[in-house]
Amino acid sequence: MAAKIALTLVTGFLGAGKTTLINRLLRDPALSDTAVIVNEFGAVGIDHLLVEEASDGVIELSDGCLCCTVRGALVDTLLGLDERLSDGRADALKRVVIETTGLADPVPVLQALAAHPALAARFRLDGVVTLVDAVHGLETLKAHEEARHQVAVADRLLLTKVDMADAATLSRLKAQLATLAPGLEPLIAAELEPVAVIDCSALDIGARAAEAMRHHHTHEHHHHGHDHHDHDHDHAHSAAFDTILLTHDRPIGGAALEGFLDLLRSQCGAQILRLKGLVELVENPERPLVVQGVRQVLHEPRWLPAWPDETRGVRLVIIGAGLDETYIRGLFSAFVGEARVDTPDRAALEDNPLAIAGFRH
Ligand SMILES: Nc1nc2c(ncn2[C@@H]2O[C@H](COP(=O)(O)OP(=O)(O)OP(=O)(O)O)[C@@H](O)[C@H]2O)c(=O)[nH]1
Repeated sequence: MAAKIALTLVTGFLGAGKTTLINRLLRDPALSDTAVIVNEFGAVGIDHLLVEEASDGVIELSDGCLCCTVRGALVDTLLGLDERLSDGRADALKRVVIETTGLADPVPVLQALAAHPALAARFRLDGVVTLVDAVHGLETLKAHEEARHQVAVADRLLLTKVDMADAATLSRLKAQLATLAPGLEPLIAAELEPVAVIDCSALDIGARAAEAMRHHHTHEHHHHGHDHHDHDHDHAHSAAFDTILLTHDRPIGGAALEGFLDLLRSQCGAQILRLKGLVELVENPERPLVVQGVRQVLHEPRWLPAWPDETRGVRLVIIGAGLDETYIRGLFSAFVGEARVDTPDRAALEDNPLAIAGFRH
């Protein structure tokens, strides 16, 4: 079977520089096997006029915002693309880049992409590239939850308009980004080769996980008692998301992984913005399994050809708002077989996860 087509979501608030980036991608000969789907908002398709070479490989989705009304249209477009590929009516594609509207929350878009079985069979999520305007970014992040979600779920953070921002604003913005997406180093969009922007998901997981853990230790006090519900936009820390890193230094069985992910999704799915990880499975320890999820849905796991570094075992990063860390850590321990005082074992959890008194608090 043909290799799956990689999907990259390009997000960023209004005016962040998405179209500028996409134009650079389209001009790069190294990306001639890439199609771009542009989602325009409103009746007038301004975006597609701005995307140069629009006739080749640019597909428009109009009349609505990708995260609301056009999710179905996106799914249909991707399926249509796949049909044309199967018929031999389109050249073989390696990648699809989807530009969301500035107001789009990427979380429901990722959900829609993951939840469709036919899409999952032909496409794989590469990752989320989020652009942040260095001049207006701070203001935007403070005012709009969608913008904070865009940063929290990013695999790549790209700063635009750095040439227009003063040093103080830039360093305040970087501090805010480090709170929203710990461990994710923001890169300067203008300095990158377009090809470096994509293919971003799997290899960064290890680095991000390690950084998230360091951040967690340094900022541990922030995780106690702050308002997880994120209503108070004036308070800097209220904008933070929870990042939980789960590690295990040995391979785990496929059934244990499945059991853990099933319970995690059913119990905590509403709070999970994104879940990513590399897993060493007992059944195939030579290759890492990449796991990605959003809310209650999992993207189809896939095998990487080789381990990116020396680290083996399990590294899972869970990003969310209002996550119950004690519960999640207890659940993970139960499935990977680490006995912990006062937590039920895996057999009890699988029998009836809800009936265990005192476990879910
Ligand atoms: N100086 C400077 N200007 C930039 C940079 N990136 C983008 N711009 C400018 O910012 C403006 C908005 O850029 P777009 O690429 O249209 O932004 P967008 O995210 O597609 O905007 P929407 O479609 O409204 O969401 C344009 O005038 C760009 O030329 C940058 O790195 N530096």
